[in-house]
Amino acid sequence: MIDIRKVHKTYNRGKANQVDAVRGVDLKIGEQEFLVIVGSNGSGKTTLLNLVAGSVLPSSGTIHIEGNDVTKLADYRRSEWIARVFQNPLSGTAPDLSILDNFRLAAIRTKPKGLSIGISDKFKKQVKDKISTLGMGLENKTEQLMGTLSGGQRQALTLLMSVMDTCKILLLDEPTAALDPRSADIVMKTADRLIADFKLTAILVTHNLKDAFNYGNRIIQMGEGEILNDLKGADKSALKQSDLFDWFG
Ligand SMILES: Nc1ncnc2c1ncn2[C@@H]1O[C@H](COP(=O)(O)OP(=O)(O)OP(=O)(O)O)[C@@H](O)[C@H]1O
Repeated sequence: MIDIRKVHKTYNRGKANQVDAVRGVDLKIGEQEFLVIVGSNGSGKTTLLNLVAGSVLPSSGTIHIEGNDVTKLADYRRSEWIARVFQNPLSGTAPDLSILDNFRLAAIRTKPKGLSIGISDKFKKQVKDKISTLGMGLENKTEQLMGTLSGGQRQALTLLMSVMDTCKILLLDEPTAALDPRSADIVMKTADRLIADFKLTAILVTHNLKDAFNYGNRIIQMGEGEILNDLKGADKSALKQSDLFDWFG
């Protein structure tokens, strides 16, 4: 699904503040794999996620998605495959539009320019049904402006919107870092359910070792731009929470 080959990313090459953020990473992520990335601050996790998203381009190496060479493709040209949820709940939604209008925009994200989707009763019902699965009582507030909701409510809705369209890859960049524990729990459970329901390939960057332990079917640890540990399937399931803490020992 995603094939990262010998990828390096150097920021500020040749300057005093040069940083080798990602150093020769080789990583193949299979279809429907849910990969969790952990690692200490500055270890290159977000850079690796940005390289997959296309918001950062590699200094060398190649990236393929479903066999297509996307190494030099900008992020907006990868949107047919990729949806992304950021740490900041404000970044995924339009605050001055209603919940319903935000969902309408999400539904036409990758459609040809000029195509419009009116808000039919059928569309409204679809959106309400989806929102009711969150168990946050937001299905009766679809006319409310997105900007008036809490961070947790917005983040949960951002997740739902990200799968309104035909994306295959979901990138989650510390999606719960700014949330209280209850909202964080709802957002992670929603992400997990959507990833399974829509058979998505997913990458989660997190500092929360409990989430890293509970979610995903593969985990890698990054350190100084390299992959230090990589456990899949049964090996990930056999991992104990204390082992994970030991990685950071
Ligand atoms: N745009 C940039 N320009 C210059 N240096 C950068 C840039 N983005 C990241 N870096 C540097 O690259 C290194 C890796 O950063 P990155 O954000 O990928 O790490 P991270 O593991 O996600 O860190 P954190 O856990 O703190 O979010 C760091 O030394 C960082 O300062």
